[in-house]
Amino acid sequence: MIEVRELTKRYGATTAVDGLSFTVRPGTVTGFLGPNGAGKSTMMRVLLGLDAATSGEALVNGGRYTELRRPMKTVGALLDAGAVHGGRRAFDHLGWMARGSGIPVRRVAEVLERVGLAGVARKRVGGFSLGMRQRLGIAAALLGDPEVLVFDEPVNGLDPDGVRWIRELVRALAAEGRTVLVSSHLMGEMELTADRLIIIGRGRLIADTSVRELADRFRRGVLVRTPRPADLTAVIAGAGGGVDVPAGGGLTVTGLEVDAIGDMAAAHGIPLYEVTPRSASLEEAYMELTSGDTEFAAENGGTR
Ligand SMILES: Nc1ncnc2c1ncn2[C@@H]1O[C@H](COP(=O)(O)OP(=O)(O)OP(=O)(O)O)[C@@H](O)[C@H]1O
Repeated sequence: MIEVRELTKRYGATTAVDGLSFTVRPGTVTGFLGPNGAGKSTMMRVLLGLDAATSGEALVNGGRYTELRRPMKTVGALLDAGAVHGGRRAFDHLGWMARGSGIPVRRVAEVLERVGLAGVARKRVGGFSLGMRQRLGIAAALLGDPEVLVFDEPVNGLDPDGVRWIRELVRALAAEGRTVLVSSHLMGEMELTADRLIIIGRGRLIADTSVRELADRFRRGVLVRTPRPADLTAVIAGAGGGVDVPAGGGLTVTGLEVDAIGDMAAAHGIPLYEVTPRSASLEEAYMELTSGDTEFAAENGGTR
């Protein structure tokens, strides 16, 4: 479990994290989303004891990172995959980390196997592709078999195979009952990976929601197709619903749920060929939520 409580982090005049509070629970993948400069990396650095909070706190399994007795066995993190000495071999790099943390060296072979690097365990890291470095960073995070995992932008720069691999891995880690927090500035990726979303902008919480609730919140009515649109429009209007005629055909009903529309049509003997709830895409929802919170917003001719 990760608990962030009233966390604020200032760098001089810049407030990177501003009174942020949320909880990340085990058994789910939680996406940590926000535009560039929103404060995601800063929160993660404070959580991992790499930076001190100005006020408030970020706890892993109830304690501050710096107070954890066996940090690598409690929380594993992927922050910067480039940070490995290129002359080192993959196995030796992880072996060195394991020994420094009282983790049996046999664990190294296990994690290399899990991330698909067993075949290059004796190769120097300098020759690794970005995707391989990313896998090595994840192997390091998994070394202590931690309950909590924190990945900062793990899919950045990866090809589609690498992206899919990361997605499946984080889902598997959550299914094992671990707490998994994954940051990204791309909603498209989180939509496929996360169960819950923490969305921040300018260091503040914008939304703490399930992916499903967010889709519901940005519901755009119900698309209905019927061979008797005029009759259905009259029935819906009589029940206080709104009806629009969208460009693609059919009717868009607002103010009434799918079940109510179906029941009313049945009661009046009006056949329905389609009844589909419509949502804005999560990407649109995310853009709407974070507009005004981007650090380097493009000039848009004053539409806001
Ligand atoms: N060490 C630092 N010194 C001064 N300002 C910093 C420092 N680290 C971060 N900041 C500032 O704090 C704000 C939040 O940055 P942070 O890197 O946490 O955002 P982020 O959400 O991770 O963004 P990105 O997606 O671009 O990585 C930014 O305005 C950034 O310029």
